[in-house]
Amino acid sequence: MEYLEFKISCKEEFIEILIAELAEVGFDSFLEKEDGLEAYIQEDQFDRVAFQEVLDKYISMANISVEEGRMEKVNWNTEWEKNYDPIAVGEEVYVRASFHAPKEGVKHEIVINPKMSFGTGHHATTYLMLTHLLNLPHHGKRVIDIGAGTGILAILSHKLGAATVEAFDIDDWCVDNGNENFELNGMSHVKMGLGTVREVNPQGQFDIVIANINKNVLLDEMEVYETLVKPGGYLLLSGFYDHDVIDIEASTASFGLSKIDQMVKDKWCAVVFKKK
Ligand SMILES: C[S@@+](CC[C@H](N)C(=O)[O-])C[C@H]1O[C@@H](n2cnc3c(N)ncnc32)[C@H](O)[C@@H]1O
Repeated sequence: MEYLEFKISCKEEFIEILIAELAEVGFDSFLEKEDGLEAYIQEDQFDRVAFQEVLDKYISMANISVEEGRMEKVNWNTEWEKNYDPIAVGEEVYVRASFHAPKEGVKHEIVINPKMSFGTGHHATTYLMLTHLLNLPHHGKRVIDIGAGTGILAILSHKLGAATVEAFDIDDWCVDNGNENFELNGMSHVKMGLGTVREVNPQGQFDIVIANINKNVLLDEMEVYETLVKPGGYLLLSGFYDHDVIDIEASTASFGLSKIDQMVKDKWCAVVFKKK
């Protein structure tokens, strides 16, 4: 799989919004830098017009300049070692890579070697979803993670005592990486699947349904998520801004899902719904 690499210099306050908008047009990995970001996309997913439209929206206000390259074979561990620090989520969760030293006394240590996949806890949406998961009853429950990325959310559910965890993603790079991370976290019995929720067609209903993707995908797939949640179960959604929560909530209204919790970080939002 060939990747294109874009080194984008911009004003610091535009980094988050550029990441969000580039993710919408297919970019799947980002490294934040002091003077901008690096963004990566599989060559066969790249739509130059859509990319340029995103840049054009911000080019003058954000003072953007772009350098384009193609990925050579990269040692991702070395790259991530340079760019990825361990992160604590509250008092109980500590996310680190296998090249970091373990931390004593942490209740839930998660080992993630992210490579090209999204999901280390550094992005606000992942952080918020991890925090919501900590507040939900897991023991003996059935959990599904849609758009699992590195598998980080599925891994926390497993560590919190879920009886079964299923996970899938549309990106085959994430699937490989997720499976690697499942092994690192004692979950080699779980295999990440490839595809959208309609393609994977999960069987039965779940106590906890997780989807941290983006607003458009969530709105499109909401009718499927709803059928996957057991009565009395939970639907956790993120990947949208706090000003979009109104649209997300409206799309769930006819399904007997009520919002019971909402958290915001860096303008990103994560919501928990409960099914009647
Ligand atoms: C924002 S990342 C979240 C990753 C991880 N769950 C986390 O919370 O950090 C979204 C992930 O969803 C995947 N994705 C995008 N559209 C999808 C779809 N329709 N179905 C399944 N996965 C999708 C992307 O490949 C990406 O890995």
